[in-house]
Amino acid sequence: QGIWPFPELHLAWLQTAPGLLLVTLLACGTSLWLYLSTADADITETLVGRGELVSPQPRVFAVPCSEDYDQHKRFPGCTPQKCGRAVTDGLVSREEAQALRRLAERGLALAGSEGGASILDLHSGALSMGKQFVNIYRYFGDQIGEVFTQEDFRLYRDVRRRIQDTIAQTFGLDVSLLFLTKPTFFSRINSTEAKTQHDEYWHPHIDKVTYGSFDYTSLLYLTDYGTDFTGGRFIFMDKDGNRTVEPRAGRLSFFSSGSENLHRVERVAWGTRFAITVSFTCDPAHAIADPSLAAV
Ligand SMILES: O=C(O)CCC(=O)C(=O)O
Ligand SMILES: [Fe+2]
Repeated sequence: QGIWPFPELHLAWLQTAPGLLLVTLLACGTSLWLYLSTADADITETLVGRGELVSPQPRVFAVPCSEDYDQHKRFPGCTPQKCGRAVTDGLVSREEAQALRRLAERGLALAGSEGGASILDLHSGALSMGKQFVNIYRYFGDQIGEVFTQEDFRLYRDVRRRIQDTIAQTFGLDVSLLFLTKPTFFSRINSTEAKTQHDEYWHPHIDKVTYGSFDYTSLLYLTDYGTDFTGGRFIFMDKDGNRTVEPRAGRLSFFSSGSENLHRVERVAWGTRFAITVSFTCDPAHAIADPSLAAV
């Protein structure tokens, strides 16, 4: 008498040849299903893999511009005329990425989404909390000065300036005509089931359509694909197939924000993925300021 509740069922048949075959098939089928349900099988090309180091110059992939920019006011010297994507590992060090990740961890520890995707926006103060958002500057008041240091904000501002310079250089823009815009935010993604639409980060989208003011999007990764998390690759969805960028701490990926760069994030299967979306506009009416602790 064990815990098996059906004494009349004997498992001896499993040790026969057809039984072993069936068990093997079931095991293979389960593994295949697990693999297919967590990984995207439709990757046609990896633009930059996790083990590569692209430095000092960005690796640039040109893409013809979409017509999206025609539907908006044009700003000569800034509005994309050359479109494309680029990746560099030479702009932000692993140590800086680590410091930014710690900053995000401390901020997100104050609350966080119930589902798998949380954001922290130091500009507006928006922080995921349960199924909603709070304003950290209002909600936590002076205590915020105990969570973030002046040094955190200095690093954040410095990194965003370097990103802006690199985008201007790569796309041949006048850097003074390019402005930081909203939303610019930290994201933390894990494999927890989505509880609201805000947690559904994996949908294909066009940043210029989703966010309106974006002309150039940049993504600074703060953790490593493959060791800190699995899944979570960035995927450009081109007509002739998918092209991916594998996140790596300190890796900057940037691209023109129109429909020439339709993209999505593969679902995170395991672990935690940290990134910052840093967005830029050519329209000074949509410019936002750097965050600072002095404003608290
Ligand atoms: O985190 C990423 O790799 C992409 C995020 C994204 O697509 C966005 O913030 O619009
Ligand atoms: Fe996006």
